[in-house]
Amino acid sequence: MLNVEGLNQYYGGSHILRNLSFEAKIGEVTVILGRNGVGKTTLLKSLMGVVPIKTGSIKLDGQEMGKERPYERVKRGVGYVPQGREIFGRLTVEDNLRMGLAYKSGSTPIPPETFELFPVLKQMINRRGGDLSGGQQQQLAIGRALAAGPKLLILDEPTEGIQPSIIKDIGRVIRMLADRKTMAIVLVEQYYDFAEELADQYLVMERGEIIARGRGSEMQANGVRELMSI
Ligand SMILES: Nc1ncnc2c1ncn2[C@@H]1O[C@H](COP(=O)(O)OP(=O)(O)OP(=O)(O)O)[C@@H](O)[C@H]1O
Repeated sequence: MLNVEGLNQYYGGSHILRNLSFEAKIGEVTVILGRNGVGKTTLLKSLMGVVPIKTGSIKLDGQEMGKERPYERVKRGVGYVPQGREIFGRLTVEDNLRMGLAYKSGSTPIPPETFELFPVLKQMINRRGGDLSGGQQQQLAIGRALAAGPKLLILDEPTEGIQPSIIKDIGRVIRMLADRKTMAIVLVEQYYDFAEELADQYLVMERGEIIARGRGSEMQANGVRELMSI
């Protein structure tokens, strides 16, 4: 579904992503782990087209999208939940969700399922995004990314700064979305237990390279937790 081949990315003279290759399959959660500054966010931004790639290929359903602009990738079916959520604090919850539908016709409704997945968004529909708690904002950011019905959902550290009960809710939603087998999910995460619970496949990054990979069920046996704490 998502095929990344030989991806290289630079900030000025710094070589940030080094020849990355991996596949993310439909119905699976692909977890990307690694310590601060190894290039995880840069990888997701490259997948989304927020930063241009230098060389390499990014294919969705066999079609190259590595040179496309972010909005074109959204149209193709990529949903993005950025680090820090980036919701619009002055807009209402409803308008934030509508942002996820921006490229569709004005009459396209917010999918009712959004409120089944995240009932709190229904309760808060007329509140401003900035009035929501961190966890509620994260749910809003995921709802916004899901609004257009993506085939690939990319999440950048959705547990960051969020209380445990909401982390559980978010984990349940991610698992449920993967199990429907309609989308591939790529999740960057530093919270090891959350990552291990959700991973069908894992990749560990170190200084812009993938240094370990395998099936989620093998993470413990392969010492991934220890790898993260070295
Ligand atoms: N806009 C930028 N310009 C120059 N260097 C950058 C820029 N953004 C990130 N970097 C550098 O690129 C490297 C990778 O950063 P990146 O944010 O992708 O790492 P990360 O693994 O996501 O870390 P974190 O978990 O802290 O978000 C770091 O050395 C960082 O300092």
